[in-house]
Amino acid sequence: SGLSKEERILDWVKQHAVVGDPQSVLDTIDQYCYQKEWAMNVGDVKGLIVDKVIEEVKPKILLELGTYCGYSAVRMARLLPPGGHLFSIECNESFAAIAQQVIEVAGLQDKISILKGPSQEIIPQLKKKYEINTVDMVFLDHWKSCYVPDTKLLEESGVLRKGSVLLADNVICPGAPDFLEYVRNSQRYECTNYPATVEYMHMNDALEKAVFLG
Ligand SMILES: O=C(NCCCOCn1ccc2cnccc21)c1cc(-c2ccc(F)cc2)cc(O)c1O
Ligand SMILES: [Mg+2]
Repeated sequence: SGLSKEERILDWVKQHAVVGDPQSVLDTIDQYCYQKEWAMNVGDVKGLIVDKVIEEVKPKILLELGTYCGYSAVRMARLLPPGGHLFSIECNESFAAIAQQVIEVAGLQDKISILKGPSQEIIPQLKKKYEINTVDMVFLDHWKSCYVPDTKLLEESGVLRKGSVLLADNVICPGAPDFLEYVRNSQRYECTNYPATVEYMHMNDALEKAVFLG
């Protein structure tokens, strides 16, 4: 009974963030998760690494696997160039509904589309149903066991182009060892590891960047 943790986060954002100010939405969620309840947003420490990769890649078409409360969607979309768009896939209906509202507080609803459903179903639809040709960058942050099958699906669906950048959260904790093995042993990816910490904690984690070579 009562509100879910995600609903409590949304209420905190509605009460404390500045409408139309994405940075204040990020700061408000980080403050809540440091002071009140842990939640699996990419967070401020790994978020700075995500910011740097976005500023380097300057993606126009971004795909995110795992929306959750919309923190990383706001984080990335706030840095998109004019005309840039983020498509974020979320299988959990209540998370998607909360994320939509967080994104609206940030004022980024025109730059972000939440696609509801399992990635395995949606990825094959990206070209025809969502009129996506290829994506410039993919942020992987959903079930860690899905990183490898979905990377293969992205390759097979023709959604990746030479230079498309995969950026994967949590490759250390909870861990995605098969993903690290897959991209690091493949001739088709150029990999970089970014050591960091688990959001709002002192445990080790890392992001892995894997550039598709075509
Ligand atoms: O579990 C995590 N994320 C995944 C959410 C479900 O995603 C499911 N999901 C979302 C779209 C989607 C589309 N298709 C299929 C599944 C799909 C996750 C977990 C931790 C974590 C770290 C330490 C702990 F002690 C405990 C947990 C940290 C993170 O940063 C995470 O991202
Ligand atoms: Mg994560």
